[in-house]
Amino acid sequence: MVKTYRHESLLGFFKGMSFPIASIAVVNSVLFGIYSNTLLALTATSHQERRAQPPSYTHIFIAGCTGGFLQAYFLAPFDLIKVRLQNQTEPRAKPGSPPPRYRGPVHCAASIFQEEGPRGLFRGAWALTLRDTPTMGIYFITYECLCHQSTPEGQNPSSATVLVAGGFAGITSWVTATPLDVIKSRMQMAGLNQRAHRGVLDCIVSSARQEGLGVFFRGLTINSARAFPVNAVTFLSYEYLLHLWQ
Ligand SMILES: CN(C)C(=N)NCCC[C@H](N)C(=O)O
Repeated sequence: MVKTYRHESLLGFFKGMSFPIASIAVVNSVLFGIYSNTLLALTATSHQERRAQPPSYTHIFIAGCTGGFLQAYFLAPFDLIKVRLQNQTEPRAKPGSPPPRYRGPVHCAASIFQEEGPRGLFRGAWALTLRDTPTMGIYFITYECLCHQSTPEGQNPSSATVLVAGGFAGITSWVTATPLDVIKSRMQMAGLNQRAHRGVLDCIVSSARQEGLGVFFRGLTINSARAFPVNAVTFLSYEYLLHLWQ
């Protein structure tokens, strides 16, 4: 934090923020929409009926994985642009200094498209899919399990329960996702560094060889600290909106 502040001032902490904000509504509606509809197809019970007839954890896991798998393709280009902008760590432009490589998210998207082709926008998408498919299953299982344990039979969970269960679901999924998150970010940066990885496995092996196993847990603390409030609010909004519209 100190380094970022010294190098790039307060603005450095908000780098690459506009694209995630633009994408988060789309990505979360794809995720929660697919999760809910897969569960409906598997159990033939609506969201309201699920309190009285809770689905099995296997069904919750399958529905979560399906949501994670499909949302990864919506997320991939937005996530790539965020990673590229966040890794652009030149100090703030001073008069006479060369301009940064990417002037903003739209310029970044256009440059990747021109320099790396349309497929370049999906760089790292495979690693992202591998990261999100199982961890979204874990995400929804943790949430449903914690809600189930702290709510009397047949009742809706309280707001406090939803916040705590959502927060812990976020932490659990990020703890399990961080190793592949590291690999995904490296693959997304590879197009820029001219450092080609032959694939996900090659990136895993070369990262472990060069930097040791600790490399797979980089960013774990900050990911987990971020995950609690973000996912507490995500699940509270989800439950509240479903309640409002049903
Ligand atoms: C890769 N992982 C761990 C997840 N996608 N986990 C679920 C949380 C997703 C949420 N939008 C967030 O950004 O925390």
